[in-house]
Amino acid sequence: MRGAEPPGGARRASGECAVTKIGIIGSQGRMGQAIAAAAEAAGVEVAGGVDKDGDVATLAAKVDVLIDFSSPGALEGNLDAAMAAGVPVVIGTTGLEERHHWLIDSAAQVIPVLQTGNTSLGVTLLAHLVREAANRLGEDWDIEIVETHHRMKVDAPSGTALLLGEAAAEGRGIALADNSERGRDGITGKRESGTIGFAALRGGTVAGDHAVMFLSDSERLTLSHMAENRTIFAKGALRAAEWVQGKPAGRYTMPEVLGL
Ligand SMILES: NC(=O)C1=CN([C@@H]2O[C@H](COP(=O)(O)OP(=O)(O)OC[C@H]3O[C@@H](n4cnc5c(N)ncnc54)[C@H](OP(=O)(O)O)[C@@H]3O)[C@@H](O)[C@H]2O)C=CC1
Ligand SMILES: O=C(O)C1=N[C@H](C(=O)O)C[C@H](O)C1
Repeated sequence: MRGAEPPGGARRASGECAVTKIGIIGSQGRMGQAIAAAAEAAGVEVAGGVDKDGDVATLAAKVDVLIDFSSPGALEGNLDAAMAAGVPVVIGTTGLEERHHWLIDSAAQVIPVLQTGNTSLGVTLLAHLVREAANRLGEDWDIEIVETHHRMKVDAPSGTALLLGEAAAEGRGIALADNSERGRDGITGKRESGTIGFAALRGGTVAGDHAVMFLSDSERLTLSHMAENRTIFAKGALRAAEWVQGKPAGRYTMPEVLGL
C-alpha cells in the first residue's frame, strides 16, 4: 500500500529519527530496571518491555531500538523479532556461546546489532589498555583475569572477562579459544605458557569487578575496573541505543560508540 510506513530499518537507515524510543527485553530484571531508571532520568521514552513469555514481536514493532539484557535462550527469538520489524538491537546479555555469536553475525546482515559484554565507558577503555599491554609485554608475562560478581549471577566467566580475554589475545596475536584456561582444580600441572587464565568469584551484591593481571618473574602489573552500581551499564546501553539508530546493517560494539 502506497504511503504505508516502511519497516523501521529502512526508515532509520535514512537517519531521520532523532529521538530514541526504546523497548527493553528483560525489563523486570536488575538491568532492565536500571535502564528504565536511566532512561527516565535522560528523557528517553521506554515504549514497553518484555520478560519471559512476553511478546517481543509486538514490542519490536513499536520501538526505535530494542535493548536486550535477558538470557541467552531468548536471543534467537529476539533477533528474529528485531529483523522482522527492521529495528536495531543492543545486546548486553552475557553467557553467549559460539552459536549465539553466529546468530548475531547472521542478523547483522539485515539490521544493525550492537553486542557487548560490558556497556561501561571504563571497561571499554580498560579493554583498549589490556590489548596494548598484552602487545607490548612479552610472552614471559603470564595473563590471568579475575572477576567478582554478586551471588545472583548465573554465567561464568563474565562476558566482560571474556571481552578482556579477547582483547589480551588480540594484543598477543593469538586466538583466545585455543589459549584459554577456564578452571583449575586438583592436580593441574604447571601453568601452560601463553595461556590466558580465568577465575570467577561470586558473592554478595558486587556489581562487577574485573582485574587483568600480567605476571612476570619479578613484577606484576594489574589493570582493573570496579563497577559501583548498574547505572554505568544502563547509561552505556542508552548511549549505544542512540548511536546504533540509523546505522547500516552490521555488527557493532562499544569502542565505536565511545570513539575509542
Ligand atoms: N553488557 C553489560 O554491560 C551487562 C550485562 N549484563 C547481563 O545482562 C543479563 C541480565 O542481567 P540481570 O538484569 O542482572 O539479570 P536478571 O536475572 O535480574 O534479569 C533478567 C531478566 O530477563 C528476563 N528473561 C529471562 N528469560 C527471558 C526470555 N526468554 N525473554 C525475555 N526476557 C527473559 C527475566 O525474566 P524472568 O524473571 O521472568 O525470568 C528477567 O526479568 C545477564 O546476562 C548479565 O550478565 C548485566 C549487566 C551489565
Ligand atoms: O551479570 C552481571 O551483573 C554483569 N554482567 C556483565 C558480565 O557478565 O560481564 C557485566 C557486568 O560485569 C555485570
